[in-house]
Amino acid sequence: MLQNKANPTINKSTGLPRKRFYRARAHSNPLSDSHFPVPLSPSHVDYSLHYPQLFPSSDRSDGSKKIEFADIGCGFGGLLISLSTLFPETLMIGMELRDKVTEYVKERILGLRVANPGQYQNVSVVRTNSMKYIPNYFEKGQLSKMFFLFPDPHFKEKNHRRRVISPHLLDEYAYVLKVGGIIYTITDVEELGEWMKSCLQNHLMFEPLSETELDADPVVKLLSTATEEGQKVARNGGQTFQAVYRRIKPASQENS
Ligand SMILES: C[S@@+](CC[C@H](N)C(=O)[O-])C[C@H]1O[C@@H](n2cnc3c(N)ncnc32)[C@H](O)[C@@H]1O
Repeated sequence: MLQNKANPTINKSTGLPRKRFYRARAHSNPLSDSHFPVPLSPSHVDYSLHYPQLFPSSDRSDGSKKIEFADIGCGFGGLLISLSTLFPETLMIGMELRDKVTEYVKERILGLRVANPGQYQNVSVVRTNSMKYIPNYFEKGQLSKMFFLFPDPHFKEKNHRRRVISPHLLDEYAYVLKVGGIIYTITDVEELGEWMKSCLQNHLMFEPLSETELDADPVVKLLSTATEEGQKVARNGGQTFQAVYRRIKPASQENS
């Protein structure tokens, strides 16, 4: 375990996992998996049983407080780590398809908790296919923030259906986001940036944040550099394209 000095996967001085032991294929096909157990739908979940597993050291692990932030395709977890201390009272979860990468994030969070008692209690990660199971994890209107940072681009047109932002998936995200909740997206692939922006722009339940709102939001400042992918893009001097949209109640539903 983390404290075991003989464990070569853990950096002895920092207590954090060494990334080279958690390498995984760069891309997975999110449409071809058949090996995930189907999570229970929220209406059947006993939060008092599940939350202690996700947030074992949190004083809110009894399920009385629900997860509010979801980082979709969280990769090695850099954003979650930054958000965890920026929003210490908010429960947040990373959803990641690749098993070794998920294990890395679990070990990373655990190592940080051990090194900084009292911190990082509010963050967790699950291995899952978010494209299939988002509505099984969250209730209607549960989330206040969803993150899609540097998602896999799936360049070929025939593979666009593997993208984590699409008109159909936005219906699901609109369902689990509360009115006023925010979707943050960023990529270094211009065509994907345009795709995500146009999906959001054309969806009835989302509107863009104004420049003033973007400037005032501390989370926006994290988007380009908090994650491992973002840091790689920044090191290489790459350009980034972001789209940040708010979940709204469409005018047609104003009175309902
Ligand atoms: C290019 S990486 C970016 C990771 C991280 N957001 C970052 O900025 O460093 C995209 C990540 O999304 C994950 N992913 C792709 N499709 C997914 C899905 N359907 N459900 C969960 N994770 C997924 C991949 O395994 C990969 O770790």
